[in-house]
Amino acid sequence: MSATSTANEHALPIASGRETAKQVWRLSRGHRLRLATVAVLGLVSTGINVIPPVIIGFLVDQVRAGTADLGTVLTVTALMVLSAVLGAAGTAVTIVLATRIYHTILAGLREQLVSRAMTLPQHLVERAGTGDLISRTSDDVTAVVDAAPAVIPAVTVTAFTIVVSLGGLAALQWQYAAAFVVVLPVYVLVMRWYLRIGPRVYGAERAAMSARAQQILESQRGYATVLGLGLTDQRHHSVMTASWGVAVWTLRARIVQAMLSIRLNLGECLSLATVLAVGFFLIKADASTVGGATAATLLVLRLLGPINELVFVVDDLQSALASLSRMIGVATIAEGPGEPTATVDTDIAVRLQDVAFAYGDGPRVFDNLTLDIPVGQRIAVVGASGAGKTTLAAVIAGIHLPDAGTVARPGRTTLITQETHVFAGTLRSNLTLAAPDAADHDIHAALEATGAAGLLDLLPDGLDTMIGTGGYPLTDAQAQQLALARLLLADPELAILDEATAEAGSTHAGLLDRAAEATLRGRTGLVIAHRLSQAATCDRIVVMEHGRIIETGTHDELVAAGGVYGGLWSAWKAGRSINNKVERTGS
Ligand SMILES: Nc1ncnc2c1ncn2[C@@H]1O[C@H](COP(=O)(O)OP(=O)(O)OP(=O)(O)O)[C@@H](O)[C@H]1O
Repeated sequence: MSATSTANEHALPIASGRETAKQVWRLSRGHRLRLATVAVLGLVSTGINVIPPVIIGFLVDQVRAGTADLGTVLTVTALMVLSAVLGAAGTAVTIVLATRIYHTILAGLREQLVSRAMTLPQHLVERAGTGDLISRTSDDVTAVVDAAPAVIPAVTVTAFTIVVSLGGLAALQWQYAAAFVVVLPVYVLVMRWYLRIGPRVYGAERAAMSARAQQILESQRGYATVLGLGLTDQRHHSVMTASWGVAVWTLRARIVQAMLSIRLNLGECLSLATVLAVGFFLIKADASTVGGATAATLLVLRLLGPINELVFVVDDLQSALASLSRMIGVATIAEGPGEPTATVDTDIAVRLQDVAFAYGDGPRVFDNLTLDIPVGQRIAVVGASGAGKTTLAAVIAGIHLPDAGTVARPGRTTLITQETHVFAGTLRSNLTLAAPDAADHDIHAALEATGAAGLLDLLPDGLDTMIGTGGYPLTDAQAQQLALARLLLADPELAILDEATAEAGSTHAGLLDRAAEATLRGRTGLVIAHRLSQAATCDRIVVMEHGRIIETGTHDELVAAGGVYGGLWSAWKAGRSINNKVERTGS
């Protein structure tokens, strides 16, 4: 996808004008017949709107010739009323239909945007700043939706009015049409000036909004750190600077708008003066009647309204287009070369071949890492802190893309980490997030399997109890059980548990281990094991050290080999017996 760069070199891509037009055209598939209908209806309606100026001109000539009687006036009046009613009704229907098509196309784009945003590799989002993505899925969508009421009528009415009015002027006398065509370049120059300045200013305004969103988000997320380190003033200053950036660019945008008004007034004066002058000379040369000149002037006046309106909403249009290209930029991010592919070998669930990965410009966490996980096997990854276990899990899950090598994994892969989020909503909605069609008995079974069935007795409204922010508070262990039950309902082919049960206190450890065990049953599993007791139950254990796989085998094989795992196991057993003794003494 062609994309233009922005101030932040890592910002998510922005679609070029061509790419935006191509995508919109693609999204309009299925609506093209309706678009053609709108075009025909629009032309007919604006065509009807040309009638009043022409018949006023006719009336002027009749009055001047002294042939106008009451009948003429009544006929002209009736015709004007009829054409006004029909023209207005037709224009209204055109605008409604155009708006509906616009919103349908927009809904398609929004869907595409959200689904791509949800599957974007985390490294892309992190490098660009989460604020960038949030701003595109919120501010930009709002800008595009809010532009509809002003932009759609202006664009549709102006386009049709220019075509039809120029035809009407030419029908009266070609010189009238020529007079207006001569002035049109003034508008073209105004537009060009505006298009040169507008996108830059609006793009900068949006970028400033993204930066502000990022600053606010970081201040909120890191609130505890900010307080702990006494950084309140510094964060406040950062948010203020970012907000000031928005204010400055918003002000610049309004100044550009004011300068636009001045240029438009000039264009209006020129248009009217030119058509009146042409009318004057045509009448003098007996080439036009006063009625003809009146009709031409009224037609030009009628044209000026929509043109001014269009130029005035060009800023909304620009703003919407800037947002649209940012939305399309995200929606059409192609799957990167390093993104995981589906495994082709039916016996192998996960295949890592010569995989290398580094965080940004940092040192490689691993290099040339190769690993196969057969279908249905449960693998435990163990190793000292910093060995690269979490990174490996994230690379297999597709959250981080490898810098080299390939990753193949099943299409339905789920990763659960220690940080499980409880969404604000009912317990049911939290559980069925990844399995919207799950019936209540499936939900009960999942809760039962993960040892969380008792939770239902505690909750006042059972599955309909509100949990998450502002709702019934869940303990960390309950949140973790919920995440495991959610995974069971999602029923993935590959489940990755990254120390998903690590933080549980000793009372909950066994419970969560059993929940994890139930979750992994009957599917391929990868467990980043914190407790070696969990690793011991897996089919195979992979021991990592400094990003390398140094040992692999079953628990018994590795213990018998007396290598690194053997040592870890002895230390773990000794630590556990000491802990048990301490607990017994304490109790
Ligand atoms: N977001 C990050 N940015 C930069 N470096 C990172 C990031 N996360 C991890 N690392 C580094 O990558 C290396 C591997 O870390 P990783 O978390 O994968 O190890 P781990 O074996 O899971 O450790 P732990 O058991 O402590 O979670 C470490 O050197 C770590 O400092």
